[in-house]
Amino acid sequence: MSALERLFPGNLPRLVMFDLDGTLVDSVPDLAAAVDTMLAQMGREPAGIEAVREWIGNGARVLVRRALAGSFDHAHIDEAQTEHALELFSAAYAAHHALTQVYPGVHETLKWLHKKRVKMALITNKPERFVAPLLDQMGLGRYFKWIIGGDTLPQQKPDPAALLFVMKMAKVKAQHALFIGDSRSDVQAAKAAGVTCIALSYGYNHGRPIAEESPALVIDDLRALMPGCFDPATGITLAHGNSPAHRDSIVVVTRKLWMKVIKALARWRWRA
Ligand SMILES: O=C(O)COP(=O)(O)O
Ligand SMILES: [Mg+2]
Repeated sequence: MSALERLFPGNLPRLVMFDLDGTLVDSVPDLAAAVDTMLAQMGREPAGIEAVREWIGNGARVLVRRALAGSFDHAHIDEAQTEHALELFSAAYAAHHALTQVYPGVHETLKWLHKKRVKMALITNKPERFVAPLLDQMGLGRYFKWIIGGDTLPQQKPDPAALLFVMKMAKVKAQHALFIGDSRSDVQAAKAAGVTCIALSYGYNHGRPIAEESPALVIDDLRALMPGCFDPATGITLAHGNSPAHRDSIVVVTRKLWMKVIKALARWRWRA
């Protein structure tokens, strides 16, 4: 059984909407580098990767404000300083995407969903201009028909506006849609849109376990979406390729049969 078979018995969802940072890509090294460049240019001490990991999730402006505050709470940071810092951060981040990596299993799962003709969208709080170049660099761009950045609409997650907008464009009702993310903004946006939410355990939820937000399911690997890769009894994701269902899948059995036929033919030709 897969996570999808458990949550959508009998039918795959028609639309899957994905978060980006902490869900599809581990972008914290590049975001932290850009934050530290910005802080250095302002004559400040670096924040470091662990602090930045906890501050990601509410878009670049809030990340910059948290970095200026040196804490999660940024209420006292003024607007003029934010604007200046945001410009420095954006220039540094635009120049640096070299450390970002796609999480294991993402390529194969998106490819599988694409083959199954499931519509896919990307909804991130990252500013829009960074999103398409990053997706292309990671080889993920071709999968998403709709891409919504943190500044594409007036609202960003946890507001459900982007999810409702994409569902309308895709002509898919909430009960046939799924949102997959890593942080409380994702789970809250999905709940407000009436959409089932699966959360990844490895992302950035401000240092808290994402299970606290009660998504429909928490998985450790995106491959849990594919058949034979998820054990509903234990909630454990089985490594793709090692699961019994995968070993005995029709594709594997057919391939083994063909290999036998080819070998038999080769032996027969050699004897003749
Ligand atoms: O830019 C951020 O703060 C997080 O982006 P995300 O919505 O893709 O996780
Ligand atoms: Mg995220």
